[in-house]
Amino acid sequence: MAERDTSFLFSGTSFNRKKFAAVFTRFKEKKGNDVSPRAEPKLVEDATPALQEEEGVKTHYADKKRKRKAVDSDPVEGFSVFKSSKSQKANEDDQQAENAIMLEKKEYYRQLEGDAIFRKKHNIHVSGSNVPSPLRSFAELKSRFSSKSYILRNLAELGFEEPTPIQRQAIPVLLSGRECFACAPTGSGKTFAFVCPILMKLKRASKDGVRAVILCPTRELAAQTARECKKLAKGRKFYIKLMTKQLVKGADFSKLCCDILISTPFRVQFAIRKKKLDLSKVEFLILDESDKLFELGLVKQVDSVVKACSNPSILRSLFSATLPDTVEELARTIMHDAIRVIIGRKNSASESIKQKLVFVGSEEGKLLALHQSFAENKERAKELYNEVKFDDIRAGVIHADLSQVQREDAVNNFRAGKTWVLIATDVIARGMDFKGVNCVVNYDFPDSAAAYIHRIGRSGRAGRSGEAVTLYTEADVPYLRNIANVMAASGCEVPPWIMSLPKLKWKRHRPQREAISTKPVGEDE
Ligand SMILES: Nc1ncnc2c1ncn2[C@@H]1O[C@H](COP(=O)(O)OP(=O)(O)OP(=O)(O)O)[C@@H](O)[C@H]1O
Repeated sequence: MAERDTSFLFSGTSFNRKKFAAVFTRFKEKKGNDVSPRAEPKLVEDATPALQEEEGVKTHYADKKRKRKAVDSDPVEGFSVFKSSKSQKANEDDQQAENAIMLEKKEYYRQLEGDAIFRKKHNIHVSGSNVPSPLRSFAELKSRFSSKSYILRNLAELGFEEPTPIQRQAIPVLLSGRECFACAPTGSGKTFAFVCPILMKLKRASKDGVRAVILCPTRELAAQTARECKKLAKGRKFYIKLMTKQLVKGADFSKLCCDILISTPFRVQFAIRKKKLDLSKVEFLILDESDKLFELGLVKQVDSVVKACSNPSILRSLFSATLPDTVEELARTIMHDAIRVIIGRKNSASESIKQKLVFVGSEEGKLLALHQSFAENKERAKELYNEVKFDDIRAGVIHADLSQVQREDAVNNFRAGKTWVLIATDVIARGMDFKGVNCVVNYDFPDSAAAYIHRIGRSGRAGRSGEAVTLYTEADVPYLRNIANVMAASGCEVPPWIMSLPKLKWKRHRPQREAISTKPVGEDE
């Protein structure tokens, strides 16, 4: 494939490359990494100017023609035979050059059309200028972008046969040096959609400061992302660092060399302020779960990280399953000519999750069979845990009041199958990839549609099916419609009476809830 880089321009013609060296080099694709015949980053970037230049090329030849005509019209005795053959040759060359341009133009539009059909098939929606072609297969990482073999080997070892839709589009976007807003359903492979191009662009380990930063809203997600990075980098000596509490406490970061630094914004901000962390050489900044990072409480920390990443050629990108317009507007102020990639419908739940609403009347009705259960806050998570821990259910609990070690244990035990039910607050609602979760119970009604989408997204990942049960009480009824809209948009059945409830402008829905307890009121421990 790589061989076809520009040769389609000349197929079927005997173009005099020597004579038209200037024209040839102009249309010959600048050899970058991407050498596929499709509307690749380089090719697209080059193709458009080439098309724009077409007029210029024509004018240039028209000028030459005019000059030749003027010379030809000078009647010089004895030169007529030579003169006429020269002018005919020049005309032929002009014609060949024009044919080459036409061929390139045709090929360019053919590629655009092919890309559009392919995107439609995979539910990929893009906006922005010169959007690179989506990946048809992982093999294109090598044929189009000259990836090193270890990437393909590791992808194969992970058992990935095909790129997911977000990977198909976001990887070429980042590899072509463009910034990206990406919104794709939970569990759809967004992590590798940014890790893969970063590793490919960084090429090899270097001692030149910090080169890429990935920000995640929680420590658990940062730890998981670091693990995923290492899986894809296996076999290479990349220096991938998770900013842990110990690390941030101990080190002086002024000399830190690290290919990819993964952290919560708080820890990076702390390291910048107190530990002389220098981010001026960062080439990639990824904001994962970006809408969460732009929420009050985190946005200031994110802002100071963004400022510290002062390299003018930095590429910043945002990834999330929910990307509200307000976040996009805010982010656009710091991004340059970003490409927007949406998979399916923006802000929608994964279609592989069967979603149900269950009316439980009051708080008392809620203690049901649970799998992974989200409670509204840490107090309620503790209460719920206390209720189920003595039953035969092997339950774990995770919330912000636990120490880091306890939080890690809760996650690890759940991953290892030592606990079967994890009672959690929203602290693990985003990004966490527990492969075995087949059901999420919203024990407490989520406080926003985005929270709902992320919570239920802990099941039904990577194309597996999942189930989500949302318990609601009388107090939650006014907010049902917002969740019902998400359900209906992903093809789940919703009772008509819920769809006819008035739409509420949803702020935060946190009703006063009774304590979770089956003990009769007044009974002490
Ligand atoms: N190309 C692929 N083929 C098969 N599985 C994949 C592929 N890419 C990623 N996965 C797997 O899909 C699962 C979900 O991926 P990931 O955690 O990146 O999802 P996500 O889109 O970031 O979800 P969330 O929005 O919840 O953070 C992971 O277990 C990952 O290993």
